[in-house]
Amino acid sequence: MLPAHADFFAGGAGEERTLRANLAAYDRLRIVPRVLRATGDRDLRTTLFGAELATPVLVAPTAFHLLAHAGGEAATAQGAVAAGTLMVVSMAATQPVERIAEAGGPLWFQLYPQPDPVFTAAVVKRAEAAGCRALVVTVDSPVFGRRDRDLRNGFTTLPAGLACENMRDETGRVRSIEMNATLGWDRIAWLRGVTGLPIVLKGVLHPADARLAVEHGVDGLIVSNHGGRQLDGAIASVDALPAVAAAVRRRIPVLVDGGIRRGTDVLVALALGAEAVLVGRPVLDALARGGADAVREELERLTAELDHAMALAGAKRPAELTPDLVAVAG
Ligand SMILES: Cc1cc2nc3c(=O)[nH]c(=O)nc-3n(C[C@H](O)[C@H](O)[C@H](O)COP(=O)(O)O)c2cc1C
Ligand SMILES: CCCCCCCCCCC(=O)C(=O)O
Repeated sequence: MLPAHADFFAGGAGEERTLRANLAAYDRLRIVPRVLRATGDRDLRTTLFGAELATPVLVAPTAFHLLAHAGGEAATAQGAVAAGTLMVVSMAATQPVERIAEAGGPLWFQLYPQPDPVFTAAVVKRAEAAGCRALVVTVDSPVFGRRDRDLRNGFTTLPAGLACENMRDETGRVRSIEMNATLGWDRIAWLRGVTGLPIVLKGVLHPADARLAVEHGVDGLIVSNHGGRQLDGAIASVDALPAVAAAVRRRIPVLVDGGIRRGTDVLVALALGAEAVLVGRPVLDALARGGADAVREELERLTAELDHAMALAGAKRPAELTPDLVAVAG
């Protein structure tokens, strides 16, 4: 992979404080295991919006998979399906959603609502028609993050032949993805009128926004700081999770992403109130290393580690993971 592309995948915004904080937060949190819980075999099955998954570890939406591997997003989706989970297709995918959907498993579609509502609605309808089962609306990006590595590398365009294939309009032209600083809650209500799919907001960190999301009829939340790629200095996502979960009070599913690298991290996130987690860079690294098979192996590794950690912590099912199982290291 070209160094500039590797930097795009690995990097974060500014000083990369939030990127590091996402990882450091899991280093600080310790598991307080229960004993004599007779868990037997663990049961990691997780149901989200009607899709039964083998694991609570999902694939986060990430851009430009053809920069990582010739199989592109379709290979990532194949790996996710083989691991019994689902992938969230990025609006910045480099293959058409219809091609990615050929993998056959459940997919969700991630949307940056565009200033042009007619085009935005057309993208949503296209994702629906391709079989996507939920719409993940990214709300942490009113403007694009300042990513110092990309600025240094001058990474501003995709190589010839690659494009955001789901940004093609009815004339066949590929539109640029525009970040949209005019978005407000009214646009979520508007989206509700466009689609019957569950709407999941990605990028919520403040409990007041979580409460507003529930009041606006949103169906799910992803606690996320975009993997440290947007607001540098933002709170680590797992540190924001308990307050968001408390505000939501189980009325809608809460998911979390950012910095999850081991099954024990998944356990901590589930214990602090997440129903599932998403992983970004670990999947991209696997894709670059070995395509669909490596993506499957990576997701299976995280799931096997979670299973093992649950046995040692005394939990048979994710629902048995509760906040009392987590302590902050002294
Ligand atoms: C290379 C890259 C591209 C990303 N592209 C998108 C995107 O298109 N849409 C989006 O909502 N989030 C995007 N994200 C953020 C991820 O969905 C996710 O929030 C983040 O990667 C989680 O952190 P992790 O990489 O530590 O697992 C991207 C992240 C990376 C690393
Ligand atoms: C090739 C130059 C970059 C053009 C930006 C398009 C938007 C992609 C957004 C992907 C994303 O969310 C991310 O974190 O990166």
